[in-house]
Amino acid sequence: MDTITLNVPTLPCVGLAAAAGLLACKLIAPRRRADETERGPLPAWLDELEDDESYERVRLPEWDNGTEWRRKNGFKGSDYVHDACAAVHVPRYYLRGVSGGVGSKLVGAAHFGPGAESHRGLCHGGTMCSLMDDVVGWTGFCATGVCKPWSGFTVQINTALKKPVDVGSWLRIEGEIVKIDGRKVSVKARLLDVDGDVHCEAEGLVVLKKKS
Ligand SMILES: CCCCCCCCCCCCCC(=O)SCCNC(=O)CCNC(=O)[C@H](O)C(C)(C)COP(=O)(O)OP(=O)(O)OC[C@H]1O[C@@H](n2cnc3c(N)ncnc32)[C@H](O)[C@@H]1OP(=O)(O)O
Repeated sequence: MDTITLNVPTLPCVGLAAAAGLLACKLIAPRRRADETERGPLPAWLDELEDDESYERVRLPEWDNGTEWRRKNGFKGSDYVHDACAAVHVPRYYLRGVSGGVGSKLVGAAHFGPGAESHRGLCHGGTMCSLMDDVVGWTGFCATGVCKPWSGFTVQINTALKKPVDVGSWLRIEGEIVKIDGRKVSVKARLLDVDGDVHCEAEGLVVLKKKS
């Protein structure tokens, strides 16, 4: 009968080698922008928005500060759209707030990862609907011209799917306030590619919270 000998003294060596390997990866791998992932580089036009003084990047601790911060602050999971591992992922939004109200506009990039797949390399329509929900909501939260997170609720998202999205695509997502009636903020949104082809459009409604 064969015997298996466990060479105990080698175990710490294996651990050390693994740790050294990980460290080497961190040191040797080319430095990447903080929010760049295995999805590849962010689209270049996002840099143009970064440089455009009429747009301001929307930053939130619940998007930027990771799991531990979220747990400590009442969140129970990962953000459905803004988490780096989301099937369809928005790494950034930029707000053109003007002076608030109609014309306020949110622009971002959306990546459709392998987890968004439906039929053979094409994305599930629900991923486009989810994006429309997200951009409608966040545009509504910007009704005053500055982003006030969680200041209302998305109550309607009427989405028209116009063109399939390939798995692996980076698309541009836009939301714009078209009407404000009391607490009701109407938003038009669309998802388009670099050629300007529209993949989906939506009309949405956000109801702002009652003032307490
Ligand atoms: C201390 C408390 C803290 C709370 C913390 C929460 C913070 C976190 C926030 C989290 C954010 C999460 C982010 C997310 O996005 S969450 C995304 C998912 N969305 C939801 O879960 C929303 C669920 N809906 C609701 O909770 C209530 O309906 C809300 C609170 C939104 C309104 O109920 P409220 O009692 O306040 O208002 P109201 O009923 O008097 O309606 C007001 C006006 O709106 C009109 N209307 C309403 N619905 C619809 C509709 N579907 N279509 C067309 N119109 C609609 C309505 O006719 C009326 O119009 P008018 O008659 O005035 O002309």
